[in-house]
Amino acid sequence: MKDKLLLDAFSALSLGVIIVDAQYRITLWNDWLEAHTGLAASETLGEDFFTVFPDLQCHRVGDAIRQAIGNNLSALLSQSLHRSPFPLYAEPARPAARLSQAVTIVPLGTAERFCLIQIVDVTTTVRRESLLRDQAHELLSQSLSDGLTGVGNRRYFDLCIDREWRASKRNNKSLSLLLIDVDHFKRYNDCYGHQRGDECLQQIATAMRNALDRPTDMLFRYGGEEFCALLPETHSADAVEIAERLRTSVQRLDLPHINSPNRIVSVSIGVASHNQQQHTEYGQLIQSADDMLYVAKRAGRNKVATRQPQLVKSL
Ligand SMILES: Nc1nc2c(ncn2[C@@H]2O[C@H](COP(=O)(O)OP(=O)(O)OP(=O)(O)O)[C@@H](O)[C@H]2O)c(=O)[nH]1
Repeated sequence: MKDKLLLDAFSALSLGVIIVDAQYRITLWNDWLEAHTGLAASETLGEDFFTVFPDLQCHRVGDAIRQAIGNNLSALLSQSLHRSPFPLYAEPARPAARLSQAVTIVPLGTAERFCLIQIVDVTTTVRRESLLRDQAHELLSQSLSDGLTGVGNRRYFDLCIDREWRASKRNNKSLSLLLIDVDHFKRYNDCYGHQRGDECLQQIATAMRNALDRPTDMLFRYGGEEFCALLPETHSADAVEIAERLRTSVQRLDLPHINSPNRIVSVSIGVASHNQQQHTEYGQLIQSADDMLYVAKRAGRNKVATRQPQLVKSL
């Protein structure tokens, strides 16, 4: 009566239960396994475990079973490393993706050693975790990117400059910053309307992003019609070259701006570089770039300006 009750309980469990003996013969196989492998107990009882599951012979599951029987050791197989060791399906008649599984392997008995294998279906949990991870990733990237242009936003810039500043100090490497401002953009909006102004900012951002070719170089919208580029491990001369590339990428868009002296949309760029001891905090680097942006504007716009050496470049 007690044995019958126990077997009924094994059958009713919503997890897979297998017991193998010291010769690796299957001595218990519950209904849940039949439902998810398509193999009935009558086909597996008394069979060699590794004949039923040949792929598990050289798998962590096989090792764990041998350890349980040979050395009385338990094992919990990590879901992230061994997601679906057993060929288990929601509907074995129409096998699609394997169920995600959490597998526990425990030695049983003393004089005669057995091994209990428990398999829990964690597909829903794994799917939910992956969905939550994707959503968290999406939310994070939304909260760090600018909605209009898709480049990093001001918040992301604040995080990145702090991180890159520390890295440049730690590794004794240079760090350059470009502050980029669209020329006469108020007039552009006044002439073509705010909607066209938005489209213009999008085109400028795309052009400049494409002009940055090092994966570590980053472009941000600093605010309004102002962008900035953070260039790790880049010294002054290279930064000026990159700034020139950004300036010409906008010029090449050839976007008409009839209320600008050049008749096309252009940007002015201030360049500042930190090499070892020049600045004590990154606020000073931003201030230097801003000062140079002012110089570029004063020099007639559509220009790149930097302090070292005194330089204003333009078309
Ligand atoms: N369409 C659009 N315009 C913006 C946006 N953000 C800021 N602006 C406009 O950009 C203009 C910036 O004007 P100013 O700061 O006077 O500078 P400017 O006209 O570009 O002149 P200079 O910088 O001296 O060349 C303002 O008219 C803002 O309204 C935006 O997201 N979309």
